[in-house]
Amino acid sequence: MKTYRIATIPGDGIGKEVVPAGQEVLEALASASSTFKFEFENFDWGGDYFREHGVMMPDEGLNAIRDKDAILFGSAGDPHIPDHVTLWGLRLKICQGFDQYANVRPTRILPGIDGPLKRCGPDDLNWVIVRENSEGEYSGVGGRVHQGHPIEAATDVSIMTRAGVERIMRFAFRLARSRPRKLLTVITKSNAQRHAMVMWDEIARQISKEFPDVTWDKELVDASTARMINHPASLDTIVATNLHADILSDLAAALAGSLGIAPTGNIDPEHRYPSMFEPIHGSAFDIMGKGLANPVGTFWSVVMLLEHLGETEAAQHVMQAIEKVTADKSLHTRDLGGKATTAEVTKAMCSLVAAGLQRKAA
Ligand SMILES: NC(=O)c1ccc[n+]([C@@H]2O[C@H](COP(=O)([O-])OP(=O)(O)OC[C@H]3O[C@@H](n4cnc5c(N)ncnc54)[C@H](O)[C@@H]3O)[C@@H](O)[C@H]2O)c1
Ligand SMILES: O=C(O)C[C@@H](O)C(=O)O
Ligand SMILES: [K+]
Ligand SMILES: [Mn+2]
Repeated sequence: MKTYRIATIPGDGIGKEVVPAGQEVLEALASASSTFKFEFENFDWGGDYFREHGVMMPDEGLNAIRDKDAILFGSAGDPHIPDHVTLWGLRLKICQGFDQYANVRPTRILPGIDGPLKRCGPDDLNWVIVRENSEGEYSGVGGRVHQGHPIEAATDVSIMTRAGVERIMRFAFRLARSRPRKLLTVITKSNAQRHAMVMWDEIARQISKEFPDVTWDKELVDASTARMINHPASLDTIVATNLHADILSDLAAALAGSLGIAPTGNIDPEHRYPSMFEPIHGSAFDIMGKGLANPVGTFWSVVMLLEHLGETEAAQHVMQAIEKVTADKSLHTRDLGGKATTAEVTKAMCSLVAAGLQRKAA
């Protein structure tokens, strides 16, 4: 029996509701499996930890999770602490500390979900956005001078490195090649940003030569928002910078029905460090503590976690259970127009996951 060591970091807001829900699903899965189990360790990092210790996670915190097989994360963001303090102190500290440079964000319209686009059938929207997750607009380089004076100035410098762009392009082309349509769209803004984004485009062209079987095109980020809405079926795999992909992936999730269903993996493709899985949404201050959070984005992140561990069959089981849950409108949370609570969806999900595996074993 294999044991996977998983760190759970709920963080803040609805992260504290959806991560325990995700853990319950993994436990239901393990209780029905004869080949693997999980050993969870929970870390209480986030806003409450900050109030007590003055930091979102301990300075040496990465060492406590370095040996885990994977991390299940909720959200960093507290209504009483500045957003840049919470984000940099927790999510970015882990993503950048473990060089999880590929952020993978699949989106599709799940069964039973009514997307907002009237001309978009369920098969027309099936995308994976690859977000550069280690540099660019999130390099953290910059500063402020003359603070509080009329001549105050501030900079956030976007840094792109050739190595950083090459590795994310290679990852995106490889992912595109693994999908049936073998289609990649490279998002850019090289008309306005005339240095780094021009290099980004040049490197895309260079790496494309290694993947002659992948069809690729280039789209300016502003135009790509219109294309996502008007011609969703023309897209498949998409690669974009850290900030562009952050924005496009919230749009993608909304077009697929809700921010609450979209998953992500912060992946170290070289497996030097643990990878981290989380829903793409944040702390959702407006609904936290009310049992209204849609846990589906976390369940789908659990699927990505299982895939990363190599538990392909288990991942498929969990995905099938998710599709059964979304197909049943009585299990839709408020963001999907329903009345179900986080706990109700989780309970239904756990019975489906356990039942599915038992049938398989019988
Ligand atoms: N990965 C992360 O840690 C992460 C991601 C996004 C935002 N944040 C942080 O979270 C805080 C709030 O950010 P925001 O309001 O821009 O984005 P958000 O994703 O928290 O919420 C945006 C809207 O979507 C709704 N929503 C999000 N997830 C939902 C779910 N699972 N079920 C139902 N509704 C859901 C919210 O209620 C809200 O109306 C900020 O501090 C931000 O920095 C953190
Ligand atoms: O951009 C971030 O890192 C925070 C959040 O918006 C996310 O998508 O993870
Ligand atoms: K999150
Ligand atoms: Mn985001």
